[in-house]
Amino acid sequence: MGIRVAVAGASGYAGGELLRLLAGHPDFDLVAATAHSHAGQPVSAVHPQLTGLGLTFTATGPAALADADLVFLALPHGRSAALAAELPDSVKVVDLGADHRLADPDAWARYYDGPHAGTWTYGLPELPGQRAAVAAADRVAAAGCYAATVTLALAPLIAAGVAAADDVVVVAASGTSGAGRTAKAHLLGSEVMGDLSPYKVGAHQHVPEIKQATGATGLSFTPVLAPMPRGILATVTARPTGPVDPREVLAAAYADAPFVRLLPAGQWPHTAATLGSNACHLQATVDLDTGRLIVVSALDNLGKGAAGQAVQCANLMTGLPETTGLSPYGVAP
Ligand SMILES: NC(=O)C1=CN([C@@H]2O[C@H](COP(=O)(O)OP(=O)(O)OC[C@H]3O[C@@H](n4cnc5c(N)ncnc54)[C@H](OP(=O)(O)O)[C@@H]3O)[C@@H](O)[C@H]2O)C=CC1
Ligand SMILES: CC(=O)N[C@@H](CCC(=O)OP(=O)(O)O)C(=O)O
Repeated sequence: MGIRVAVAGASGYAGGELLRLLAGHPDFDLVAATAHSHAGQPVSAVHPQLTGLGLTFTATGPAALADADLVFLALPHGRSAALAAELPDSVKVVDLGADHRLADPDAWARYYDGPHAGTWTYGLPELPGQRAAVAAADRVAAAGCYAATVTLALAPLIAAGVAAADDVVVVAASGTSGAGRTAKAHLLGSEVMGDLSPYKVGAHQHVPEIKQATGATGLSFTPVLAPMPRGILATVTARPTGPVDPREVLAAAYADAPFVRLLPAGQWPHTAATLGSNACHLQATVDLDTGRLIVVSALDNLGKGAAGQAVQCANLMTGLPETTGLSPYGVAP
């Protein structure tokens, strides 16, 4: 018998990717998959890519999760905190949502609705000291998708003192699955196909999360909706504090990180190369014209940006090697 795990919100995009990863995980036994409006339906009716899994969605609530040693929450903001509060302390929890990521209640109030639910251990194991912190935690708030993409690119440069913390500019494009599975007019194929559109300009909710995780004090972030189902590509630029090769800093920071890959010089990250994987690809250079540091970062928002990240954290929390059941290799073309 392995470690018993359950997914709440398994009918969503992040939940579906969790089910796929857990079905191939050698040490986790999936004992429950819950849903809201889809409760009672077979998993394969919502996720045809999981045909043969043989599970039916039960209604989300503490009773449906009672047999699990560890619960993944892939629920809308606000719902995670409410459900987590009803789970016994003996159950380990990984929340894929934002409810418990921010330490500063004022930052929470500025970007989210509802009361601040308190802070859990931040689930991005590649940050200094965070692998051990996650391994010791019973409650982990996995990093957000854009936040993971940007933080992996930026944190080592600020930590090493080679990038000015007060002058960071990020433009990042995301596939539409980042917005979840709920039907919305601006996510219709006829709206998205053939289009690139900025949104939440100057006001995205991942700004405080990225600042908290990287130590950045001034961050301008522009997200862009891209006509593809999944993937995030972030271009991060920062003012250097002196002459530096950013590649050397990133190579040192991630020498022992199994999922963060600094690409060979001259090769640039692109989303398709990370799809289906738990990898984050990085490349860096110094801008010939302005001298700014440029780091480009790509990952799968449903992989290292959500479900893969959550499984990596769960592995650590249960004493398993962090790579168990996860692949750094993508699906291409
Ligand atoms: N998509 C992504 O790339 C990423 C998502 N996340 C986070 O993961 C979480 C899930 O996101 P995502 O999968 O995209 O969202 P989806 O909209 O695709 O799925 C939401 C899930 O929550 C359920 N649900 C909806 N309303 C309620 C409710 N009132 N009470 C209980 N359950 C409800 C849905 O059930 P049903 O369908 O049956 O109604 C579904 O299972 C969010 O917190 C999101 O921020 C984090 C990183 C990346
Ligand atoms: C394309 C798109 O709309 N993306 C969403 C990503 C939100 C998300 O997934 O939230 P967390 O990662 O914080 O859980 C957005 O920009 O709000």
